[in-house]
Amino acid sequence: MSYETIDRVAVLGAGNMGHGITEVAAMAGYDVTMRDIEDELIEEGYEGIAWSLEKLAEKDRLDEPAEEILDRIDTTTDLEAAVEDADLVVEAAPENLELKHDIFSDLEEYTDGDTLLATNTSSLPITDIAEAVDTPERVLGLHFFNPPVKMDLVEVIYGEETSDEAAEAGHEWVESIDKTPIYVRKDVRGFVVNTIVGPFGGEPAWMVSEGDATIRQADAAMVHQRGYPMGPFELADMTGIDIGYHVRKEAGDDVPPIVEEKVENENLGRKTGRGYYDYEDGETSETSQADGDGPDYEPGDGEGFDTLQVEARMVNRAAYLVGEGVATPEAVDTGVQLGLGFPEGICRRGDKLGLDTVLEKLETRLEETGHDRFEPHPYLEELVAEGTTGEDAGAGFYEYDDGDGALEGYHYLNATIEDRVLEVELDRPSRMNALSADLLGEIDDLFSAVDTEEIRCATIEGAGDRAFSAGADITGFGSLEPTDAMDVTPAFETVNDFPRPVVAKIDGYCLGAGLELALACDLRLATDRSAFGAPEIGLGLIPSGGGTQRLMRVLGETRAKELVFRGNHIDADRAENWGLVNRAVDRDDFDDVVAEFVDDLRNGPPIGLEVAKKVMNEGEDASLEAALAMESQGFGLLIGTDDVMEGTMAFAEDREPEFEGQ
Ligand SMILES: C/C=C/C(=O)SCCNC(=O)CCNC(=O)[C@H](O)C(C)(C)COP(=O)(O)OP(=O)(O)OC[C@H]1O[C@@H](n2cnc3c(N)ncnc32)[C@H](O)[C@@H]1OP(=O)(O)O
Repeated sequence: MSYETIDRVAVLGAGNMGHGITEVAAMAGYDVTMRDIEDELIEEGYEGIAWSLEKLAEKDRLDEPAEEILDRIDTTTDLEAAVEDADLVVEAAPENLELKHDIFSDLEEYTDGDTLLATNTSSLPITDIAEAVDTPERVLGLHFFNPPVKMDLVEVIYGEETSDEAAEAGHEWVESIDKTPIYVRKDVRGFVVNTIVGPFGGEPAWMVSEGDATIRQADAAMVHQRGYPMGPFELADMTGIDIGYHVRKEAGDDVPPIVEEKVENENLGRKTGRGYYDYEDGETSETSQADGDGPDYEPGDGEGFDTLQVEARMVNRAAYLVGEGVATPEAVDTGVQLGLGFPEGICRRGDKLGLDTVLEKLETRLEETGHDRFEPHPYLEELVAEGTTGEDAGAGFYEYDDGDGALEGYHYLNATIEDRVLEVELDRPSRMNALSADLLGEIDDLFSAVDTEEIRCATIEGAGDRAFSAGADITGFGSLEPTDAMDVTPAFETVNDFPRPVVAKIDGYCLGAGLELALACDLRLATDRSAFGAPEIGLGLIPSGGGTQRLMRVLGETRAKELVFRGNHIDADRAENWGLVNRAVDRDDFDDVVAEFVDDLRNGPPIGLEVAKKVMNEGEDASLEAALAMESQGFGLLIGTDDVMEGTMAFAEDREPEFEGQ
């Protein structure tokens, strides 16, 4: 069966997920019909969309007026009318199998066989839902995360009968609405993301129940030592302790005593005003961290907590997903980063910890407790037995670059060479391409190892459509030792000293360490919507990737101090006016302007450009006399090159020179 191009979408359900999916589909240009069973529910959902679009418009995040997006949305309570012309139906009704069966058997009747049928279920098997139709091959899971307008991830899930054509059409559609799909190739409980989050919350709950940790200790350690966006108990309070409890019960898993106790006493988290922490009026206060006002752990509270025990269990779950063919390591890692805000992928984390260390932890705890939650998955055992124990061994879940200059093996950036230009993309769009220690390390490795003979210049840009880079990754700051913090500059120096010209392509935020990276580049081109700043002072910090010094040199004291002392943002026009960027151009013209610059650099004399860069960079810190001597030496060195011969001959023959770099 083939699925025609998807034009019309029907979303069944106007609740949080239903109206959120409707909104993102309409924002991407689709005509959408949102259906629910009562007018009142539809009105609430529609108002939710209008409110959210207004907020996005206020933040300048819409490409067109909100009214035009709303015009693409129809609403109805009539199921047949909603779906009869739809090319894709996304069901987002309450999580009740009987109800979903009723809906899907109606869909069988009201749609033709070419309509793709998706369910947004997070907890029911796709295979079971598809039993209600005669054509289960066209039924798949499209699992969005809450709220869909903010969360980039969508799990594309195969039921047992789902055809590749249906899954691929779903995957393609998700990409078309500017979300990131990951394939979940088997219909396993929890799919990918909830499979991993289970031990993130569950293991600390066991550890507290067994007297091995305290709640604050676990939350503080996971947040401040390991960089997770929230502590496991803080997260459970936010989502509702009963939710995790029911998931475990339904799966037939043991429930940690502390969870049982909370549910028995109806202390379910924020919504009841009391959970693992106490909340004022059921809401934690952002300003007060005192007792009674929500999570009140401090960075130092995490001392002595065994984060490896928690992470080893998550890595074991990842081994299950990969080993059973449910998902690739890349899909698992994308899933946890975009779906849970994890600072890095869990497969990647396992490879860094060492899979032998992970296995040893599981085996030791299994022996000590006899609890099957520590049972290592055979795939993990296999990887260790084969010696593929992670990054240090050159392979684990992933293969690692052996440092020979290849462009493969990076996790936080993408690098390609196109027509003699090294194109580098910082690839952490969900974190605004914030520069983590890992990403900085990869920039350093790439620019140190790449074969410069193959390239004439390099460009650096940010993935996604919001930022070049919003600075150093703040989430890791809590656990930084002063010595680590002083180690951020090597990547910037490597870029600064790179023997080829480097161009920063800036579209969006360029802040903090992101600005410092741009300053380490030779040329900076920006779109007119970009914003620049050194906001470190607002965190009580100063720039430490060369910002204070390079800003002084590029802008002069007056302007540099304004940026560093005030920590404010300046727009692209001002940045151009101040000489912080070479050009600030309309977004529609950006690619053309970049191409003009890159063409000049690509076709210029490689040795001449290298010498010019070196003399100009080094001369800046020397006395004028020494700098002039350096310049003369450079000139003398170049005069004997074939490129100079070619340049002068091309001039005489009135043609474009073809420099070979000889
Ligand atoms: C030596 C060098 C030191 C430094 O560089 S210190 C860091 C300097 N940089 C900053 O202080 C900028 C921090 N970021 C921001 O101020 C804001 O963001 C923006 C103004 C750039 C954008 O604001 P909005 O449009 O409201 O987006 P959003 O919800 O704040 O950000 C989207 C996601 O990106 C994550 N994020 C943004 N910047 C960073 C960062 N620097 N480190 C880590 N994460 C960052 C957020 O947390 C969030 O993530 P979620 O969706 O999971 O909540």
